[in-house]
Amino acid sequence: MTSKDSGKQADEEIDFAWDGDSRWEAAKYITLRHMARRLPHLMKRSLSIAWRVDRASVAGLLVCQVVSGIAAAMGLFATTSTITALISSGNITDRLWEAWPSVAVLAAAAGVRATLYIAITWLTSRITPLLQQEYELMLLGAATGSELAAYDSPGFKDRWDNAERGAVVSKDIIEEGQDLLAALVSLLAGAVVLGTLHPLLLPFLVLASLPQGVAQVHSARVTYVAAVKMTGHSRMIGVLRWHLADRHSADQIRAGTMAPFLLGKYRKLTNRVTAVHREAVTEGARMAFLGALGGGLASAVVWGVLVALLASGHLTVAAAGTAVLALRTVTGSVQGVVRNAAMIFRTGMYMDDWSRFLEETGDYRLAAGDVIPGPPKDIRTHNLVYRYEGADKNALDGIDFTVRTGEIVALVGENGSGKSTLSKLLTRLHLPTTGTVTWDGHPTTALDPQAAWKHVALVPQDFSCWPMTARDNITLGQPRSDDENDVWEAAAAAGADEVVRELRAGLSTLLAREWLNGAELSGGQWQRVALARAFYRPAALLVLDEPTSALDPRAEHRIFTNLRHAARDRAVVLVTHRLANVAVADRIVVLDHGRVVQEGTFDELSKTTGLFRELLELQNDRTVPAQRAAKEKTA
Ligand SMILES: Nc1ncnc2c1ncn2[C@@H]1O[C@H](COP(=O)(O)OP(=O)(O)OP(=O)(O)O)[C@@H](O)[C@H]1O
Repeated sequence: MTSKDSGKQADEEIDFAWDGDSRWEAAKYITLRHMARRLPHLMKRSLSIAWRVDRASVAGLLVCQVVSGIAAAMGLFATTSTITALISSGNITDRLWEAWPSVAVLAAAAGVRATLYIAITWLTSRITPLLQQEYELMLLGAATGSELAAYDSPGFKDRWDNAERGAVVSKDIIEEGQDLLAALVSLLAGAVVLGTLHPLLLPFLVLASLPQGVAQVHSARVTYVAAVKMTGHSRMIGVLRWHLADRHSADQIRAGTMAPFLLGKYRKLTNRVTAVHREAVTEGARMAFLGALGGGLASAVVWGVLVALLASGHLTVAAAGTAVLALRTVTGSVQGVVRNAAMIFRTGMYMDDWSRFLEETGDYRLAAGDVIPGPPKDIRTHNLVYRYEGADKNALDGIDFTVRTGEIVALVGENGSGKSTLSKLLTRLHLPTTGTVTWDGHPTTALDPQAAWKHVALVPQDFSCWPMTARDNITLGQPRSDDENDVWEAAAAAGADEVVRELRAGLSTLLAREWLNGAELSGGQWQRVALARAFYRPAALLVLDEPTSALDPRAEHRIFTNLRHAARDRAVVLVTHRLANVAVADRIVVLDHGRVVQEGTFDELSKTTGLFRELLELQNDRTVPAQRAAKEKTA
C-alpha cells in the first residue's frame, strides 16, 4: 500500500533540480567544442560592452598589451643572445662586450613590462566595476522586460539565478582574455626561439601541457554543473536566510518558537549543497592529479628528446643551453595559455547563462504588440480562459466581463475563485490562454505593453513598501512635477495626507527605518500610501485588490466615499471580501471556480438567492458564534 493509498502523503522534498527541463541536463554535456563555438561570441559581446562603457581604458589596455607582448618577445630574444654570447668560446672581455647590448635590451624590456603591468592593473581595475555594473543593469533590465507569467515558472527563477551568477563573473573574462593574450604573445616569442633550435621541441611541449588543460576544463565543468544542480537549493537557502534575519518575520519566529525548526531546515539544505560541492571538488582534485601525472610524464619525454638531440649531435652544447632556458619560458607560457583558456572556458559557461537570459529574457520576453493605446474607455473579456503554467485546471474558465469609464465594478467570490487573476488579465499583466481581453476593441495581445501600462493604476494585495521618501512612494513611476498639489490631492483621497503631515520631514521623510534610520509606518498607513500612489497616476483603469484590508473604519469610509469621485474619468475594478463595501459599485460580478455565477447591483444580488447573498449573510452573521459561546459558558 502506498502512502497515498493510506491517505497520508509523503512531504514533497525540496528538490529543485530542473526535472523536465533539459537545460541542466544539457549543462552536463557542455563540451570544449560547444564552448569554442560560443566563446568568440561572448568575448565579442564583452569587448563591445567594455568599449561602450569606457573606450579610453579599453584602447589603453589593448595598446599596453601589444607593447608588453613586444617587450616580452624582445626580452626573450635578448636573453638567448646574451646566453649565446656568454657561453660561446673566446676571450671573456670580448664576450662581455658582445653581450652587453643584449643585456641592455633585456633590462629595458623588463622595465617596460613592469611599468606596463602597473598600467594594465590600473586600467583593468578601472574598467571592471563599470563592466560589473553594466552586466547587472542589463540583467535587471531584461528581468523587468519579461512577462509577469515568468514568475510563475520555476525554470525562470533558476535561469535568473544562473544568469545572476554569470553577471558576477562575466567581468573576469576581460582580465582572463588579457592574460591569455599575454601568455600567447610570450608563447609565440618562445616558439620562434625554440623553432630555430629544433622544430620537434615545440610540438612536444604543447603536447606535454595538454593533460593539464584537459583536467582543468573537466574540473571547471564539474564545478559548474554542481552549481547549476544546486541552484534551487541555493535559492531556498537565501530565502530562509532572509526570513531568519529579516525584521518582517522576527516577531513570528520568536513568538512561534520557530527558530530551531527553521535552523534545522537551513542546516539540512546547506548540508546537501556542501555534499554536492565536496563531490565536485573531489572529482576536480582527481582530475588535477591525473592531469599533473600526465603532464609530468609528458615533460619527462620533452627533456628526454632534448637529451637525445644533444647526444645525437643534433644540438650543440650552446644551443642546448639556450634551449633549456627557452623551454622553461615556453613551458610557463604554454601553461599560462592552457590555464587561462580553462578559466575563460569556466567564465564562458557562466557568462553563457547571463547572455542567454538577455537574449531570451529567460524565455519570457514581453510579447510586444504594435498598437499604442489611448486611455481605454471600454475594457471587456470574451470567453476568457486563463491557466497558470503547470497548473492542472483553469484559473479563469470562460469569463465574459465588461467595465467602462465612469463605472465601478466589484469582483466578489471565495478565495481562489479567480478575482486577482482576472484583474491581471484586464490590466494586460497576463495574456489570455484562450478567448480575448480587449481595450476599446484592441486585443491586449496586440497592445504595446509599456504603452498600455501607462493607463493602468494597480494596488495589488501585496503592495510594495519602497525604501524611499514619502514623496517618491507616491510619485514612483510617474514624471515628477514641481507642483506638489497633485501629490497632496492624491494623498488626501487615500487618507495618506494625515500620515505624511505627521512625519518629521513631511513628503521628504525617508520611509526606511530598517536600513537607513528613516521613519516607519504601520501596515494601514502603508496601505494609504499605496492607494495614494494609485490615485496619483493619471490612469484610465484603476484596479484595487483588497485596498482597505488594513484600514481602520474611518479611513476605509473615506476611501469608498472618494472612489465615486475617482471613477469620474476612470474605469474602476474593485476586488474585495468586505461585501458591505461593494454597495459603492455600479455592478457586482460574482466569481466561483473561475466562472461568473452572478452579476447585478448590490440591491439585486442581496435579494436574490445565490452565492452573493450567502456570503453576505455569513459576513453579517456574528450572532451565531457569540450565542454559541455564551451557551457553552453557561452549560
Ligand atoms: N501564480 C500562480 N500559479 C499557479 N496558480 C495560481 C497562481 N496564482 C493563483 N493561482 C491559482 O489560480 C486560482 C485563482 O487565484 P486568484 O489569486 O485569482 O484567486 P482570488 O479569487 O483572487 O483569491 P483570494 O480571494 O484568495 O485573493 C487559484 O486556484 C490559485 O490557486
